[in-house]
Amino acid sequence: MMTDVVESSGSLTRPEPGRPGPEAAGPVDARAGDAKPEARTGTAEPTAAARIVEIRERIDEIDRALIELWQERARLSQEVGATRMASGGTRLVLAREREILERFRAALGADGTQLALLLLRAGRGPL
Ligand SMILES: O=C(O)C(=O)C[C@]1(C(=O)O)C=C[C@@H](O)C=C1
Repeated sequence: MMTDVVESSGSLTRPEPGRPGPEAAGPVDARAGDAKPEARTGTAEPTAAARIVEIRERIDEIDRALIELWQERARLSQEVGATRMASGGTRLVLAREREILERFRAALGADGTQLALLLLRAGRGPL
């Protein structure tokens, strides 16, 4: 499942809410105690392992940017809703939501629709 975290040992871990996960131990690759060299990257081949580490740096940058953009979008969406309601308007504009859903579906397919539904909910709350 998408929300499961598969550790290199193969065990599934999901920290309880409010409790720090394994990343709280510090920078991932600086963590002591990993018995095998392939424990972090999933391969023992040094060239492949180095490339994986490099690619992961960019993946982590992208994830940070996505999180920031997600949060900014939610704030802006809340501001639009509050502005509209304070002026006597509606909480939602469904035609606009349909436009956004179609944009994400056209670009990303069915997963895009699901993503757009989550984005909209993050801003205006559940329907
Ligand atoms: O664009 C608006 O009018 C908004 O209120 C923002 C937003 C959105 O998150 O994109 C949220 C609720 C509306 O029903 C439509 C769109």
